[in-house]
Amino acid sequence: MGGVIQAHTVEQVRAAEAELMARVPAGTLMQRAAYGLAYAVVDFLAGAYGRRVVLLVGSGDNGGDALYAGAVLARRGAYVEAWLLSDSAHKGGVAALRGAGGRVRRTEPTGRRAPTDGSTGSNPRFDVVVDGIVGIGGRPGLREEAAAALDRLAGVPLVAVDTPSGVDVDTGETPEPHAVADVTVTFGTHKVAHLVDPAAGAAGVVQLVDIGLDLPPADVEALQAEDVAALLPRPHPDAQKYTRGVVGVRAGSATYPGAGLLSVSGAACGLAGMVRYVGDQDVHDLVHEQHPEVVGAGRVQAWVVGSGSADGAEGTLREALADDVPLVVDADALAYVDLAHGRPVVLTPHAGELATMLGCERVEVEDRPLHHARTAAERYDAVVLLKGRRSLVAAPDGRVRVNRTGTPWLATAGAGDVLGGVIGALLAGGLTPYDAASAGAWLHGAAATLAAQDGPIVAGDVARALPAVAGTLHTSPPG
Ligand SMILES: NC(=O)C1=CN([C@@H]2O[C@H](COP(=O)(O)OP(=O)(O)OC[C@H]3O[C@@H](n4cnc5c(N)ncnc54)[C@H](OP(=O)(O)O)[C@@H]3O)[C@@H](O)[C@H]2O)[C@@H](O)CC1
Ligand SMILES: [K+]
Repeated sequence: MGGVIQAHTVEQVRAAEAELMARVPAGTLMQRAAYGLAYAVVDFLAGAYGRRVVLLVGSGDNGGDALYAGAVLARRGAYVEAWLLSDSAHKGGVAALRGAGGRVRRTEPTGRRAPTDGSTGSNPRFDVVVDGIVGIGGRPGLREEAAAALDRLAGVPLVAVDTPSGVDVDTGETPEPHAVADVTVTFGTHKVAHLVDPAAGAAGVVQLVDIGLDLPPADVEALQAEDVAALLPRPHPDAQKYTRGVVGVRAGSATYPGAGLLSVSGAACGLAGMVRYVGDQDVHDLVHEQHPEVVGAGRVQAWVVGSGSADGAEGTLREALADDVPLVVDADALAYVDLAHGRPVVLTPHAGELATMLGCERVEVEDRPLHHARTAAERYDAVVLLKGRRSLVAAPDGRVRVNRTGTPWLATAGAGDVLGGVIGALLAGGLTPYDAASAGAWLHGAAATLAAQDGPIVAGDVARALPAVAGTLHTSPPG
């Protein structure tokens, strides 16, 4: 898969770094990193000459990167001041910055001149903060002095070196305090904190600088469009509707008819050959009005169960389990998921539902989504799609895919029902639960983004945009 974004652990990065360092002259990697960082700052500021840059510098190589990049910027005419937050700092970096005309101090930089543009922002002296406090060698959280320095510079745009300082690099957790970046410039590969929330939310736009590391496959990754395109089922030239897969929906009830309709509208995205609906007659009539192609009970290759099923959730899950096919289990049916043990299943909880499944508080899931998604996947021996800004798809063996498509407008009632339907269609089309869940989440997010071009959206808009998104992938050449 060409474009997949891999996120490696600190241990993997360290091993690759050691292997490469043994083959190249000392300092090479830091120079590569520093130049990449400097050019990212130039991009961010749309120039270097006359720009005012403050470097926050910790005791390690992360600070070294910042200092060398500062030297590059100073040589290109930027005014650069480094604020050393520790008694020790990278000696070569300090010398390079001084040699290029930058200032280095142990106290808060004041800036060379007062603002002339009349700006009244909280810190008008600098155009950007370069956060070189800690990178992959840091412990989560920040020392008091570092936290105080970030406070003093609050309001100034921030470019983080490798990671926003203070986040937990391998888990994506964010024990306070930590930096919040507009841009994070990272080296060699993405780290888990760049993909997984809440840390990903603190990283801003992530830019990767290639420094030549040779890395093994990662457990955490994010699919890109071409990866999803390669996974989608394509109709064989002599396909007929049954060979393309039939997806069955058992969702919605007299109390929640919309859930049935929206699950069907996701399933009817065109990626399976046929959609069946089994459930309440009134819901069936409603479904039929809007989707005349949907038929009733019969053989299926995958079931979507649970959304809006209310009291009927256990019964519908048992009925679906009578067929030996993969399932998507959502909402009310998640309470009975033990019944599906050993089956190919995708569970699609949001944070609150996952908390109930694991016997913890919702906020614990929100603070540590990667940990809890993995725990649930292992405990239930199922693929778990934890819905959120960056949905996680966890497999029982510890692999995780992070979904990066979507828009805040997707936080709308019924969107989860549509998602379950799409995943069901992909399961019926023959994808594994892991692939179906991750491709489904990607399509769902991309459809929401497409639909939201015209403004706020409702769940039905997402469903209607699905065929167009899938069509774009089918027609674009794999890359
Ligand atoms: N890997 C690669 O390929 C390449 C890596 N490169 C760069 O090296 C970086 C890693 O450098 P690193 O190993 O020196 O560790 P780093 O992150 O600077 O910090 C460690 C020091 O910070 C301190 N400290 C710790 N926790 C803290 C906290 N919470 N709050 C405050 N301070 C804290 C602690 O120091 P202490 O004061 O406790 O002795 C510790 O020793 C990496 O992120 C990348 O930028 C590139 O140059 C080239 C290619
Ligand atoms: K940093």
